Amino acid sequence: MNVSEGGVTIEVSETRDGASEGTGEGVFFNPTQELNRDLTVAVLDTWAETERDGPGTYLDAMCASGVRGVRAANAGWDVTCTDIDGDATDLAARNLDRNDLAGDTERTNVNAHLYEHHYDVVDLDPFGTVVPFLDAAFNGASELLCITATDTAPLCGAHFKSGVRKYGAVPRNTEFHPEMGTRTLLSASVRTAARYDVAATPVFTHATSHYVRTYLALDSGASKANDRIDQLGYVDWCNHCYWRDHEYGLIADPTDECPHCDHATQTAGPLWLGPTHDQSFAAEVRDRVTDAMGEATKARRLCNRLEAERHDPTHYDQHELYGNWGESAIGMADFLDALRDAGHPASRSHYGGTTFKTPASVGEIRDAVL
Ligand SMILES: C[S@@+](CC[C@H](N)C(=O)[O-])C[C@H]1O[C@@H](n2cnc3c(N)ncnc32)[C@H](O)[C@@H]1O
Ligand SMILES: [Zn+2]
Repeated sequence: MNVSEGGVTIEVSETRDGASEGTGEGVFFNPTQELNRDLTVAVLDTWAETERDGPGTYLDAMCASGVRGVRAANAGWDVTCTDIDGDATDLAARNLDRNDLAGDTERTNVNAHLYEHHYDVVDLDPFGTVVPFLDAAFNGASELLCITATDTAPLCGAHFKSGVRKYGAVPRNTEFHPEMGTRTLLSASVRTAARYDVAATPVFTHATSHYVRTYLALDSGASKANDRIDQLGYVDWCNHCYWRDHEYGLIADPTDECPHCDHATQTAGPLWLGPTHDQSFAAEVRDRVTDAMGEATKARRLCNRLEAERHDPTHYDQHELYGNWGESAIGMADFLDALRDAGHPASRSHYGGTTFKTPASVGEIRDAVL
């Protein structure tokens, strides 16, 4: 069957959603990732215009149907599509041809490929964890590394032991789980990059439905890599009252007892505690979302949210807090006004419709809004 999105038409053998990835016979194609792909093109356009003099080389490392590579080629990038599955690279080649676009395709294990080839931008989109591909990717990518991670259960601590094994960190299953997953992924990525004296800086990141998508700007240099390591640390969290605090450093110094309600706390980390996105970059991305994109409305809304989102290392969910207090939630606008009127900076966050960020403690929030 043929699928059209973002100005290209591609042949796909079947459509599968994220939950069924890794299963089935044909080459994988997930129509629900269109938002992810629309934003990829907008990020690539932004990168080409603000960080370099036009498009460069782009590796669609796990190309499957080649849809990402085809869309990147359509945006002017010099594209290579690789996949370990020859049916996938054959399909990607046909899909480039059918859109009259140039591009290389190669059946290969991308881990081997990335030690012998370099690209300005590398895009990783594996089934399951991205960890087995990170070392090679930081060797083969020179400017930007794009990662889609769909293994959200290990990342956010719902599959605790798997998360510990894969990410070399302790993720906790909190009520801000999409951000826990995001910061666990970023922690492992930043630490892997630093091993090669590469500083990885997230410029655009979103946790959407069942995946985390991040774009890491890459800089060479030991001291810059040290600066990124300095942005790792730990989050202490109380599952009774949702109090939380964070501390920078690789040596944990946990607060055992919640200062707000005296219950035992849990500690997660090392997590990335720095910004997960650059607000002005998010605005540039929004301005490059085009009406030809099928998910333009959602993409622009997400960028607007990111442009305004504060960088506190964790978010709260207003409904979770009110539920915990045994009170009825109020409208988000009124809620944020009450918080700001009490002197606490606050923003919405992209993690959910009732989520917000503030440096205020859970006690200060309660005093401000009840
Ligand atoms: C989730 S799919 C990619 C989807 C595609 N990027 C898209 O946007 O539709 C994962 C792909 O990774 C490929 N793959 C798995 N291990 C690989 C490896 N070591 N090297 C290259 N490709 C690999 C699989 O064959 C599969 O086609
Ligand atoms: Zn507590």
